[in-house]
Amino acid sequence: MAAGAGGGQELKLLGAWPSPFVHRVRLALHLKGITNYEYVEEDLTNKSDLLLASNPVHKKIPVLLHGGRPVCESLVILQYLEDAFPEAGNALLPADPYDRAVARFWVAYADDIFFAAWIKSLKGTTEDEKAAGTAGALAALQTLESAFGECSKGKPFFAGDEPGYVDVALGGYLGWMRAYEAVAGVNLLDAGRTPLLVAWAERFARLDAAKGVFPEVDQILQYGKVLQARTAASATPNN
Ligand SMILES: N[C@@H](CCC(=O)N[C@@H](CS)C(=O)NCC(=O)O)C(=O)O
Repeated sequence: MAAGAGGGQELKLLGAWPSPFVHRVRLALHLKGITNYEYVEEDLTNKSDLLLASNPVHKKIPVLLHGGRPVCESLVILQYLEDAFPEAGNALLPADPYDRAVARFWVAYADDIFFAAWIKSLKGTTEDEKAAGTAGALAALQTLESAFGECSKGKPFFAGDEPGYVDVALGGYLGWMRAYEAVAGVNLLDAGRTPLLVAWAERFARLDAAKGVFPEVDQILQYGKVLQARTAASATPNN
């Protein structure tokens, strides 16, 4: 199958521009050279019938519809793209089963440990909880710094010469990481603590596949304010 052909079946991505999970999927599609997909922007305050029917369990984006059949959850979509389009672009997952297991381990770590802590630093209900979240996120990134050293073996990406599964999964967070750094006064990636990841992030953001995927920092910051206002309004009694 030719890269970009979409397997002869229509590819449609239900997304929302600020979502780091959608960024992951778009990065993976672009890295694989699959460009002829339809992108449908969802209004998450008024979800479409197609989204609700496609992801009735979580009702979340991203959803990739391939020939009308929905695939949900960003990491499941990344792995589906590997299986459904084996000849398109670069493989995201390594061929060796052990190396695949290692890549999956670090992606799980990025979500379960780094992202979970980072979210607490943003959404914690007390200052202590927020501070613990920030500390946890910074510690997790130092662990990922060591992982980068081991996985990349001196090459530019976690996966080696070309970006792979860990690069895309962690790279999807870069837009929000930059926005967070701009307002929180904390460098998540820092030349002193995580020099390898700082260089990796710059390299990753310069990839052709990343062009047009990450919104501007200002756009994310404006959106963050809208989210904060929405959360505050829903927490106010009789509102
Ligand atoms: N684990 C999911 C997370 C997806 C997710 O949290 N999507 C958010 C946008 S960033 C969403 O659709 N939120 C809508 C809602 O919760 O109602 C994935 O990796 O795809």
